[in-house]
Amino acid sequence: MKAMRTKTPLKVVPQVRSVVKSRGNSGNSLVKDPVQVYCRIRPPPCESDLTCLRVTDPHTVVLTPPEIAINYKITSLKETQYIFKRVFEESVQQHDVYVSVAQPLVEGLIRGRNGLLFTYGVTGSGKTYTMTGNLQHRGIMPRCLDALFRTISDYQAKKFTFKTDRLNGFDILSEAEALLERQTEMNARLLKSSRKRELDQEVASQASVEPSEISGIEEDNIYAVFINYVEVYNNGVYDLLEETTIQKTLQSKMIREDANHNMFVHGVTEVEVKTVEEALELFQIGQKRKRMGHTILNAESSRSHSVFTIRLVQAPIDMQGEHVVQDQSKITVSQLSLVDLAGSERTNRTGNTGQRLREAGNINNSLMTLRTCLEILRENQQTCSSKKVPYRDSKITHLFKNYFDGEGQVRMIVCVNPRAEDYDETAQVMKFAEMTQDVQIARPTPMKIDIGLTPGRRKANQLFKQAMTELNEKHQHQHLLQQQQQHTPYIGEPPSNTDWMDFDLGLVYSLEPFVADMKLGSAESTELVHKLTEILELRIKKRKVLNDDFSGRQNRFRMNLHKLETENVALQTENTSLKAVLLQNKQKIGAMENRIKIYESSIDDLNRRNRQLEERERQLREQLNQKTQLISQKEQEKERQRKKFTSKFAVESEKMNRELELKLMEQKSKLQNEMRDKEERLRLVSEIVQGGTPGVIRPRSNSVDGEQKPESTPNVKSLVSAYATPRPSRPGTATANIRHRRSRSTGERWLEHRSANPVPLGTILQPYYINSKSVTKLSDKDVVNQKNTKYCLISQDADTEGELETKLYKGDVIPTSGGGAQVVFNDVECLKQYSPTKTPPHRKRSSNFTTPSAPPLSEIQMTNSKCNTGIEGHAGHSSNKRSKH
Ligand SMILES: Nc1ncnc2c1ncn2[C@@H]1O[C@H](COP(=O)(O)OP(=O)(O)OP(=O)(O)O)[C@@H](O)[C@H]1O
Repeated sequence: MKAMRTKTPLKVVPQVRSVVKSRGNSGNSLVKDPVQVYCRIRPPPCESDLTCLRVTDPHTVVLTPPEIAINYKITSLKETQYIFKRVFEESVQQHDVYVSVAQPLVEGLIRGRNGLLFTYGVTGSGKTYTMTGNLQHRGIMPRCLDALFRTISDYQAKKFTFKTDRLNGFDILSEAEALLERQTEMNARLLKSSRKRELDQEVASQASVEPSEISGIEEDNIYAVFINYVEVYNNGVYDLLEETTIQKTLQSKMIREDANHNMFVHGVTEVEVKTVEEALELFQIGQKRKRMGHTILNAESSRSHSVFTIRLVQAPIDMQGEHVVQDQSKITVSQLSLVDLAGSERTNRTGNTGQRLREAGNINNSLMTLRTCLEILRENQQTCSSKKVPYRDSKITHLFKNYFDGEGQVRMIVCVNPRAEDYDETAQVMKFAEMTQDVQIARPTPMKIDIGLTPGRRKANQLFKQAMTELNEKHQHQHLLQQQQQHTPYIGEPPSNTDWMDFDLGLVYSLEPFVADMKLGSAESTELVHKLTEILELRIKKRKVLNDDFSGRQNRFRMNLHKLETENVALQTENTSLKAVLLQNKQKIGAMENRIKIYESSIDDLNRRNRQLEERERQLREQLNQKTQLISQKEQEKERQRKKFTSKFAVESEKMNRELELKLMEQKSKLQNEMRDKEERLRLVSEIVQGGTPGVIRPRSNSVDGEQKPESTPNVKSLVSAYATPRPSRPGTATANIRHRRSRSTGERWLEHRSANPVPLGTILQPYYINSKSVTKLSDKDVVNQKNTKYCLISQDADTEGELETKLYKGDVIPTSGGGAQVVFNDVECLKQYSPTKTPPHRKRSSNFTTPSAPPLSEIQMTNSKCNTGIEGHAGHSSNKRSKH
């Protein structure tokens, strides 16, 4: 025999496989552990089989090439020694393998760490036996499940507390949602009950494994277990738990990365299991669905990798230690993947052809990819290079990428068939296994969920419940004793119970602050429960007192309430009637408002009409005023015309009268003169006849028949002459007393002769005399009074145009030789007023005796007439005092 090789070539492996600091391609400084590789040697299939390996110690195995090996003659090194974490000989039982390899992974799973365990080896080397086992010898997987459920049994959540989402995460369901899910599940189970019976037989035996419990679990958490089971080919992943029909065959699933960079099979069926039996039942279902190919090597040999994943979901319980905290961020999910890799035999040994040959080739390819990935990873870690690791070249490496790149515990069991026929493949497997344990995996961070709640909540809750149970039992017991003593049915109060009592975990903590460290069932906990019971009993008594007080208060309150209710009913009745009245009033108000609106609209109409009428009235008034003004103007015009014509008529009639009078006087005078002449002649004739001489013809006297007749009208001729200059006396006219001399010292004195009712002139221009006497009726005394030297006759008449005309006839009073007096007019002053509304006529006021030429005849006649009027006033008074004009 040649010298034994002590070390696998091509690598520099650190002798001490302890924790090292990573300097791998990830570049982080996390603590890393090597992949732990175990070697399990199965018993030879036949006792007569030649073997090619032997175990030298619990960590070392020596591989000796048999003569039938391919390279036997050319290989110089005949024996190869391989060192592993542990080498399990043929005699090692399943339980030992589980305890050494898988139990730490389960502990990690419970503490929130991910784990990967895969079996690797040639077909028939015992991979499935190690991983699954058989009815008599349970493998790692059922033992893991058993240990897990035994550990979490006291902390398991009710089913459907958690629900998977499609992104490799979990949601916390509310109580109502969980209840609904449970009912649905129960119905589904009834349907599957027949199929279940078939499986029960197989599962029952597998489930009954040796008890193994894991300590150190987080007791204030709630746990739930989900499993999924997939079959992985080189180019596809198939869900073995997915419901299928004849029409619907299995479809390859996608591999995705979740938020925590864990790879997962998207859409895989994840089933929550509460017991080992449920989990194994699902496993069996998956096994039946697994496509099996028959090879000449092993009828049960598969050409695919089986991945059974246990996912543990845990979340902290609330302050009362009863329910899960409804906060998704507090959920911790960890998983343990148990992988039964396909056999690593060469294709020529399988004897497959066609499709099966291609499948076998693919399987080898995927194992080759796994091998390549691990080699590059090791090289990167050892040489600090950064070669790309081809995880994606096969589904199996892609699925476990994060285990090698990220955090987790990775373990591998190399299963070896010691027979000499398998030497070449076994040698390859051993090389790969040895190389694998050089790969470093980052150590998972210990999971510690701390949400700030007091530790030991679950225990405190249980202790409190226990105390309440004891208390209830005590009360029940007392109640029964009381009944027995009285021999009568108990009629009084029912035994008090603690249903009303809330969980007062504060009370538990106050009695025992370190309840988390206390072991339930110990003497310490019993003492604590006893104390709790006493305190709760005191509480019950106090509650009874308070309840009595409360009942009294309640009765008083009820009475008051009744009273108030009665008053309330009365008030409500009154309120109802008032509401009815109010409604009526509102209706009335509404009707009145409508009427007001109608009236207002009619008022608006009337106002509008009123304004129209006022406008019409105003227009009519304006028209009336205009017409009144026109009428007034016309009446004024008419009055003015009437006055004008009246005055004209008066003037004309006066004028005619004057003319007639003048003619009459002329005729009369003419006749008188003729009569005088005839008389004179007659007298002369008579004198002649009587012999005398004819006398001198005397000036003719104004008196007729010796009777002095007042001359009613002045002689026109004398008047005419009076307008000119003082004329010399003529026969028949009064002769001025030439000897009369008016005293100059006395000055002028005016005799003003005006009518009794003069028309007021209303002007500021008034005749004014310094020394005057005003008379309305002229007497002889006034005329002959020598003091009066001036005479002024004031007359008012309408002119031809109807205007008032005031004339002042002025003259000198001259005594006559006969003792009388005569007035010689020498001035006429004429005052006229004109209406401003008329066209101002030519105003003329003569203040002087302007022209020596004679005035018009009519005017002279008027003056004469006026003078006669004045003279006629005194002519009849005395014959001695005659005035001549
Ligand atoms: N350690 C062992 N003790 C007893 N029997 C074993 C042991 N290992 C394997 N066997 C038996 O060997 C046979 C083949 O084992 P197994 O099916 O586990 O091999 P395998 O590697 O899974 O093959 P394949 O790759 O085809 O699945 C089984 O009948 C099994 O009972």
